[in-house]
Amino acid sequence: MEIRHATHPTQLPALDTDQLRARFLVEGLFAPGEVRTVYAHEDRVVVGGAAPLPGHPLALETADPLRSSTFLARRELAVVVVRGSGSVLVDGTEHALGTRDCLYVGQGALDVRFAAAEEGTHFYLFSTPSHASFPTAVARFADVDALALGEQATSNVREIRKFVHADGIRSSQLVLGMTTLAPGSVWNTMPPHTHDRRTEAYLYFDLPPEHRVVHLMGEPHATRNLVVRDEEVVISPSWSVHSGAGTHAYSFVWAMGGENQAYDDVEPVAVTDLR
Ligand SMILES: O=C(O)C(=O)C[C@H](O)C(=O)CO
Ligand SMILES: [Zn+2]
Repeated sequence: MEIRHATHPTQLPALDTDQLRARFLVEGLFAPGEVRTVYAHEDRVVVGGAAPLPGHPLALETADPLRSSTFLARRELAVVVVRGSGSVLVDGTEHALGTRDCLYVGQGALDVRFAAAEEGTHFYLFSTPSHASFPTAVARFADVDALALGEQATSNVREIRKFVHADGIRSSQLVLGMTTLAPGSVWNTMPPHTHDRRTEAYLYFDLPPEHRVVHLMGEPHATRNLVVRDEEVVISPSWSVHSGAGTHAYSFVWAMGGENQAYDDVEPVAVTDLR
């Protein structure tokens, strides 16, 4: 488990490109036959990737930084299949998942295993601290209502689906959903926002290998950018905008942890105030 320490916004101007990427961009999460995790001190969120080989399930092991006998002793978890299909076994119960389906696993589950039904299956993991146990539940991409947002004139036609939230799968603090850009649209989250009470992580996926997303981060008056590849994560502290433009359409899993679960508790930023 890799550790990322928290960053004060006044530190940002002094960071060069490599230092900025080392703090906020997570690369190489999906390695065949491995579970990889990164612990960010911002709201203590953990992002991870599990890439089991067919016939060789992988267990979610605890890690020394958690100081707990199981990964979920004091945490909750959401799993999204971003490539392929497979199943997640939670204390012996199998949950079959297709591409873009989501499984929520509540605090206290003892044994979590990821099994691939096909070559190249990738499970994205997002976990937050939890102080109450909620039932394990599945949200299927096809069954979740899509909220249509954006316009062709501003190149941001997209659909937002909320999987784990106050009116969907219940959790202690974790909130998670997925946004899918229409072909020809490139911008997400523009106009942007910050949310002082939550940290957010974006996992970009379904981006062809020869394309990139230019992700804007930083305080609204002093933005920086990260050039992001397919299946990489950007961690956004509460003070940071999080918005991107791709050289191609893409999808992303957005996930948050923090003080509240109110999706619309945001500080909107006018495009004209960005610098
Ligand atoms: O495209 C968008 O706009 C988003 O998906 C925004 C995210 O849902 C978000 O940032 C939630 O805080
Ligand atoms: Zn946000």
